[in-house]
Amino acid sequence: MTEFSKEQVLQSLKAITLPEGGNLADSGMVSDIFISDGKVYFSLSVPESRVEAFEPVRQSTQKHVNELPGVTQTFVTLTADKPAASSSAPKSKGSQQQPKGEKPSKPEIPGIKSIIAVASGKGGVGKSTTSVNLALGLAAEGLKVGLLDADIYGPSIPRLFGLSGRPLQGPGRTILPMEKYGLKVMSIGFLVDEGTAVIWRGPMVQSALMQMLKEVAWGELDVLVVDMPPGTGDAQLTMAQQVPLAGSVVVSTPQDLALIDARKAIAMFNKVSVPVLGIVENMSTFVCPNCGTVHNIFGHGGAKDEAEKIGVPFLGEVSLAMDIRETSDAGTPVVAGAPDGPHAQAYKAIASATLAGLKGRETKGPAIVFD
Ligand SMILES: Nc1ncnc2c1ncn2[C@@H]1O[C@H](COP(=O)(O)OP(=O)(O)OP(=O)(O)O)[C@@H](O)[C@H]1O
Repeated sequence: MTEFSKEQVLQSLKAITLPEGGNLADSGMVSDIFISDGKVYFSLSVPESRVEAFEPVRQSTQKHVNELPGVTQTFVTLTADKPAASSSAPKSKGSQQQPKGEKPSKPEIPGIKSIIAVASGKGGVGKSTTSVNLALGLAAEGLKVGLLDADIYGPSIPRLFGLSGRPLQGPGRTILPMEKYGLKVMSIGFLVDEGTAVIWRGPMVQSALMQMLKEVAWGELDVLVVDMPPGTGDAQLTMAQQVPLAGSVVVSTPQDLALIDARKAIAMFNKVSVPVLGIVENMSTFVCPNCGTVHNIFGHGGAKDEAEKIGVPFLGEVSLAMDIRETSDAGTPVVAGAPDGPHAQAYKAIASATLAGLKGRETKGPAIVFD
């Protein structure tokens, strides 16, 4: 078990001197320190204008803690102390306007061309299943694809890929992603024991996510698909705001309730000026495995109608099918296990539509968003 305590880690930070004098331990910048399995996670809260100046402090802090006896890995991130949705600007119409051609101020992740978030307004609609099969569909288009499971509260990618164990350490204290079905895969589920993640606090969640983006040796990727936590709360909003997203995909079932939630997810991305590439309707119809009859048990077409109404692209639909569930549960997503079957075709069509949306955005520049 761990032979060092939070207090020891904090005390050791007295050795880190700040640019303006004083030491880090007494600065009040250090968040709660979280220790799991020899790994240490914490963030340093700095004024937004000082983020760049504090990067060397972050690096030396990380190195310093890494050298403490018993520490196997350290994750230190900088968090700019700024509430999720622009606290100073009034939330009036047009307050999130982003001038055409101006890049979002979020730093890009070197080597990763585009990051796409897969989100849902509520849990259990098939967001993770969609993320996995979308990522595989993009890889089938010949792209270099990574998959990041940011569903800190319930990471399911390890199960969906049949992956377990700890990732290996890469050069320069980076973490090597796992690889399966041609994808590079990283999940918080690989780093902490099952059940640990649920006790994480907000800043820790952000730290872990940013570490997984920046300190995993992703290499060159055309697309990184991020499986977001379900819902539209503060954690999701902050993630959508902090990660340099090229676009988002919102998954919904056709039921009214899920569509209301999907609308909330779309509003969330609009708020932080992330383009919504489109909606996926999951469990759109039920195809009876015995007789092949198609049943519209959830009121098929709801998401498509909704997408048209709110002017968001409709990326496609996926049936409720036992083989999608069974293959996922067995660690072989349907696009990998039955790439020529009807469900894989549906996911591949969604991947093509997503890619087309992404390319359209690239050439047009960021959208001007009014919320
Ligand atoms: N099209 C589908 N047909 C049949 N089963 C599906 C389909 N999509 C997802 N499922 C199943 O529904 C369950 C929930 O799916 P999944 O974990 O992808 O949802 P989620 O939205 O990511 O959930 P959570 O928000 O709880 O993480 C899983 O058992 C999955 O296998």
